[in-house]
Formats: sequence, structure tokens, C-alpha cells
Amino acid sequence: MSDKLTIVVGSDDAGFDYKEALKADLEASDLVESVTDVGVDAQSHTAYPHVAVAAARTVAAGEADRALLICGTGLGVAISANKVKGIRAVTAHDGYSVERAIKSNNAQVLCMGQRVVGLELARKLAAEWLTYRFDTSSASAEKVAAIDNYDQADSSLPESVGTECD
Ligand SMILES: O=C[C@H](O)[C@H](O)COP(=O)(O)O
Repeated sequence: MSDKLTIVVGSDDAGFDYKEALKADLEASDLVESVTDVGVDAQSHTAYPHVAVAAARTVAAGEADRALLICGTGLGVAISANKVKGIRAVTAHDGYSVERAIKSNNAQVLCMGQRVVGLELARKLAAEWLTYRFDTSSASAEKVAAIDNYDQADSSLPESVGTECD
């Protein structure tokens, strides 16, 4: 994998304008290898769960490094993306959370709400998001591994999986 990021973008119609603006920024960024748009387009009205799951499945399949998803609040797309096994999706509208989403949580999916955050702040946050990388040797790594263990476990397994973290 190149150090440049392959990114999927998606939105419902409530997030369409921001998705288009952020997509243009990503396409112009030296930190981005490619951008794939899973919709919606200006004419379609696909509900957010379908777009979010399509984007998340692309990431889970290893066909993209990250996804940037926009809906009205950034909440529905995050909830939906998190239904895909292996995906860690977060909603964040401030710089610290965006940074920690990568550095603490290794979240592959960042979600924002067009009805929540100003466009210029959303653009700044997306630009900063591109610069962060998860450190697999950090103390956060085993916590993320614990999330993934729960994700992989089925409901017949014990309630907790590896509760001890150093
Ligand atoms: O989380 C949902 C999003 O904000 C979506 O864009 C709007 O959903 P609603 O029309 O159900 O409020």
C-alpha cells in the first residue's frame, strides 16, 4: 500500500453538497491516491444506510483505505457503516476527535453532518484527517484489537474477550 490514501466518499441527499466539496478537495490533495464516489449523485435519493454500507464494504474488502461519509448529522452513516464487520466508523466535528479517531481508534471511516458543521471547518477537518496515521506499536493498538475481537466474536462466545489492557 502506498503512503497515499485511497478513499471512498458517499452521502445521502442531505449530505450531497458537502460530499461534492470534500471530494474535490480530496482529489486535489497530494496525500490522496484515488477517490471513489459511491453516491449519491445529484439526481438520486438513496437513503443513507445503503450508501454507508456500500462504502464500508469497500473498505472492509481492502479496496480502499478509508471512507468519508456525509449525511445530515453524520450519525446515521456512522451507525450504518459500523454494521460492516471490521469497520470502525466515527462521527467527528472537531479537530481533536478527528485526530484521535485515527491515532486512538484506527477508525477507517470518518462521518460528518452537513446540518451540523460549517463547510470550511469540514474541509479543514478532512484535510487534517489525511495527515494522521495509526501507530500499530502504540498503546492504543491492543485496545483497537479488543474492539476487533468483539467484532469477530459471535453471540455464543463469552461476554468479554480479553478484558485486560496494559
Ligand atoms: O442520520 C441521518 C441523517 O442525518 C440523514 O441525513 C437524515 O435522516 P432523516 O431524514 O431520517 O432525519
